[in-house]
Amino acid sequence: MTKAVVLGAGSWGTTFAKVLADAGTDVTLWTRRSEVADAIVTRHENPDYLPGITLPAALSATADHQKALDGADIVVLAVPSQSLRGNLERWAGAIGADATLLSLAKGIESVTLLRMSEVISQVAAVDPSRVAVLSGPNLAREIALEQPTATVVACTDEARAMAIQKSCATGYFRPYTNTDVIGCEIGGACKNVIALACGMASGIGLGENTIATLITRGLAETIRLGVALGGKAPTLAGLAGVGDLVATCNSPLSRNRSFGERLGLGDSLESAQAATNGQVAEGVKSCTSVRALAAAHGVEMPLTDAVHQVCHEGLAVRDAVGILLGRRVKPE
Ligand SMILES: NC(=O)c1ccc[n+]([C@@H]2O[C@H](COP(=O)([O-])OP(=O)(O)OC[C@H]3O[C@@H](n4cnc5c(N)ncnc54)[C@H](O)[C@@H]3O)[C@@H](O)[C@H]2O)c1
Ligand SMILES: O=P(O)(O)OC[C@H](O)CO
Repeated sequence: MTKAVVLGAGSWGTTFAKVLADAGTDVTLWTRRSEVADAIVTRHENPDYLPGITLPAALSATADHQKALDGADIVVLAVPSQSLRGNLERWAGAIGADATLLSLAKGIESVTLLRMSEVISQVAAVDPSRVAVLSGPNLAREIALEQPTATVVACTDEARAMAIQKSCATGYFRPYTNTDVIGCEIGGACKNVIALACGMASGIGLGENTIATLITRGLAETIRLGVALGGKAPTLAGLAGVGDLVATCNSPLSRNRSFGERLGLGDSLESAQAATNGQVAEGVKSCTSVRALAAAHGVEMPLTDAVHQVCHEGLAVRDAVGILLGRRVKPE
C-alpha cells in the first residue's frame, strides 16, 4: 500500500489528506499544533480549518514530523508558499531517499522569484524529476464536501505523476497527469493575482463583463509568462490554467477574490489581512514576485502590475481601472 504524509493541516492540506484516505492510500497528516492532531484522531475533525466536515477514521495525524515522514513514498507539502522554504529546511533530513515530493502551494517565492518546485528541489537537494505539483480548480471546502472536480498532477517523471494520480483518484476527485510542471505552477500562482483583481472590481460595483474581461486578459498575460519560462500554452488552456482561473475568480470561497473585494470596498491591506482568519491569500505577496519575474523576462503583465500597485503602492482601485483602460489600444 502506498504511504503518504501531508505536511500542513490548513484547509487544503486537510482536504487533500481526506482525498488520499478516501482513495485507499495510507496517509498521515502533520499538524503544527498537537491539539489539532488530537482533534483529527479522536473527533475526526479539523475545527480550525474545516469545521463541520467529518474526516475519514483511517486518517491519522501527528505533530511529530519525524514520525509522520517515516516510510512515506509520497511527501505532500501543504504550507503556504512563503513559509515552504523554512518548513522544508526542518523536514528535509527525514524524507526518504526515493520519495516523491508533491507541492500543493500556489505562489512564487519572494526575493528569489523561484517556483515552489524549484524551492523544493533546492532545499531538499533532490533531482527535479522527484518533484511533482498538483494544481487545478480545487476550492478546498467544495472538495471536502465531495463535490466533483478534477485536477492536474504534473511531474517531469511520468511514472511518478501516475503513482500520485493513482493515490488520489476517488469518485469525486479526478486527477489528470501532465509533464509540464512550469505551466501548472505559473497557472496556479497567476490565477491568485487575477482573482484579487476580480474581487477588487466586484468590490467597487463592477459587473460580469468586467470580470470576464479580467479573466480573459489575465489568462493572456499568464500564458505570456508561462511560455516565456518554458511552460506550454495548452497546459494553461486546461484545468491548471483556465479551470482554476474561472473557479477562483468567481467563487466567494476564494480567499484571494474575497481579499480583493475588501480592498475594492475600501478596506486597507491590514484590515483585509485581519479578516482572513489566519488563512493565506497567496496573491497578495505573489503579485510582487510574479511582476518581478515577468520584468526579468521582458513579459508585459498589466493586470498583475495594477494589482501590485493597489496592494503595495497605495493606488486606488478606481485609479487602477482608469490606468488599465487608458492603455494604448491594440490587436487582441
Ligand atoms: N484552500 C484551498 O482551497 C487551496 C486549494 C488549492 C491550493 N491551495 C494552496 O495550498 C497552499 C496551502 O493552503 P491552505 O489553504 O491549506 O492554507 P491555510 O491558510 O488554510 O493553512 C496554512 C497551513 O500551513 C501551516 N503553516 C505552517 N507554517 C506556516 C507559516 N509559517 N505561516 C503560515 N502557515 C503556516 C498552518 O498551520 C496551516 O496548517 C497555498 O499555497 C494555497 O494557495 C489552497
Ligand atoms: O482560496 P484561494 O483564493 O486561495 O483559492 C483556492 C484554490 O487555489 C482554488 O483552486
